[in-house]
Amino acid sequence: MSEQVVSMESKVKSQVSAARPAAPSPEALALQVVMRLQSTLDPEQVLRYFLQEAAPLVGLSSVRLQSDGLDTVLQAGRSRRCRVVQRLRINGELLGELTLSRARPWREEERETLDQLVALLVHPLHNAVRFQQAQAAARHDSLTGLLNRHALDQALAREVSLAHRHQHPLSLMVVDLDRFKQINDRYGHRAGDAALRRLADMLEENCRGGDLVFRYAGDEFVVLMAHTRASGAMRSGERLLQAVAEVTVAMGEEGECFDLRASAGVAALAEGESAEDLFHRADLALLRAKRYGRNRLICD
Ligand SMILES: Nc1nc2c(ncn2[C@@H]2O[C@H](COP(=O)(O)OP(=O)(O)OP(=O)(O)O)[C@@H](O)[C@H]2O)c(=O)[nH]1
Repeated sequence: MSEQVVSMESKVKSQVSAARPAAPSPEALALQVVMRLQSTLDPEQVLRYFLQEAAPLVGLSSVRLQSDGLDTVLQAGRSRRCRVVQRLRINGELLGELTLSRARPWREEERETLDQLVALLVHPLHNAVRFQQAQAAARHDSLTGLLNRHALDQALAREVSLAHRHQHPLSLMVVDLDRFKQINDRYGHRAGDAALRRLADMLEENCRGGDLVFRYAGDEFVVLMAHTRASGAMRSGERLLQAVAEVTVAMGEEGECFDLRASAGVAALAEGESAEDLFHRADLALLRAKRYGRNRLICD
């Protein structure tokens, strides 16, 4: 941080004094900017703070970040005509592309000040993007990319509470591959992993926009269906099991194939029921489906 602070040179000083007659020294100002940018680990908030600090110094109207590390493009402020695009790098790694805009064309000395300000932004923004990525990774299953059990616990508690408060229907389906252990034992774990990924894709393709799909554990998956009664959840489950039964996965050098099959249990939220009890009922329905011969769907 001290290098960045020292790098805020006389150009900042003259512009600061023009913009704010009683402004602090450039070093103090740089320190203030860095401390503000470092006070949050939300990338969007970092951009907002940056805009607030840079607006009085260089008339900045907007700042936008496009980064492969983030799901969405982040923006603070309103885009204007005169844009500057900067590729942000940190230790040789590309963090993203920053677009800075304002209404008036940029003069050379203002561009220099802007560059110095952007240099103060890079590290706090990098920390915030990495933190956001770590948080997302903690909520996802690395094999299938689906939300994981930790995310399910949070989503289920939230959806149950919303459904009770607004008296909306809510259904939950637990899906489990049939005789999955045999796939692993016969064709190896790579084939097993491929089968799990295939089922994950099918679950996502099969569900509606508002449904949430999770990998709960091993070969067990959960679909949380807000605003859905048991009848709707059953229709969705039947479609899914039928689609799964049509899948043949080719494996091995001899092109051996195996058929996928799955079983599922469905339960709809009862009045006053807890998240744990709803899950338990759907899980018991799944156990019954297994006991009655697999490749079937049972509603509690
Ligand atoms: N390839 C692979 N296998 C896994 C993974 N996680 C769990 N498993 C395996 O999943 C299998 C689950 O076996 P079981 O619980 O007996 O279930 P099943 O063979 O599908 O039997 P039923 O559900 O009764 O039809 C075990 O062999 C686990 O080792 C994973 O990430 N990848």
